[in-house]
Amino acid sequence: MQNNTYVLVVDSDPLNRVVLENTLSEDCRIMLSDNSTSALQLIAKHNVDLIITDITLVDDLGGLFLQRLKESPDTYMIPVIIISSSNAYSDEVRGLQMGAVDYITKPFSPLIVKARVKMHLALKQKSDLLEKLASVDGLTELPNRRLFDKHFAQQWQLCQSEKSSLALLLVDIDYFKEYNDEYGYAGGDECLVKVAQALKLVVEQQKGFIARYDGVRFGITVSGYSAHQVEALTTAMHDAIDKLLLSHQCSPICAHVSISIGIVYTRESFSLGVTNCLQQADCALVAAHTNQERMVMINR
Ligand SMILES: Nc1nc2c(ncn2[C@@H]2O[C@H](COP(=O)(O)OP(=O)(O)OP(=O)(O)O)[C@@H](O)[C@H]2O)c(=O)[nH]1
Repeated sequence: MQNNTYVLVVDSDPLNRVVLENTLSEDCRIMLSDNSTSALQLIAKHNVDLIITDITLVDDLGGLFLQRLKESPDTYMIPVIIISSSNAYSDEVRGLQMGAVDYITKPFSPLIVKARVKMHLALKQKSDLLEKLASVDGLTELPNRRLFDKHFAQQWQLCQSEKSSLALLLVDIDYFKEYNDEYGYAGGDECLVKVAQALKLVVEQQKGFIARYDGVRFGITVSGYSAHQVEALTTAMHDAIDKLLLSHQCSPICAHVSISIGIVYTRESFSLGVTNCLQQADCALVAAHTNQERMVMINR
């Protein structure tokens, strides 16, 4: 276990908090809380790897705490160990059914708690790694389509509820089939990585999110931007690709590798839905490419 592993102990009994802190502090960093409200605040602020809670499941507060953790996409992966004074079989079953990974009864043996925490932290590390591998594109190391879809759906809901603007950009590398034919598939891969890195730099400077959408297309989202700011972002993206000066002898439109961008800019009118928005961005991209415009934006 590493010292940058954080365990949150939520226990109303000060003595139990001290015992748990002393038991675990050799192996990981400990945060303490005596109630579920302050625990949720700590979880929102810090990267918590595991939670140990005594919150009794017979009262609604404990159940609600666990339910909120398991319902949120940000916290559902955090393993929760319940340490309870109730040794009733039904409470243990309920706790595990609600998503706790383990149930320990009081009085507890510090050595057993230590061993179980160590085991669950090791499992968490493995599941974090799997989650990362399942979300990253192997070639460009950008988030993959799976993560993009998840992120875009979340952003859509957030911007809708906060009445904020959301721009979806689809970016395609022009005439890439011809690029592969001319420079070989390995040369194409190299080009794809360079374009991905250049776009990532620009997009992340602007606090946007970029992923490899499919093939040689990238999906980008930025929220809270004016249409003018989105336009400025596309100019910066084109400039970044132009600066790479990647020769493309077979492109009918440019001596260097170039990109086309299709955009759907949504402001308050979110009735379109995520799937239709992606389809419209695709249409905008096709129009940009066909008409040899550097970008086409659909305003909604
Ligand atoms: N090297 C390489 N090529 C890829 C990869 N993924 C997709 N491609 C190729 O990228 C090309 C993309 O083709 P399209 O986007 O359909 O067409 P295009 O040639 O870019 O033409 P336009 O869309 O008209 O600009 C195809 O030939 C794919 O085989 C990859 O990971 N590496």
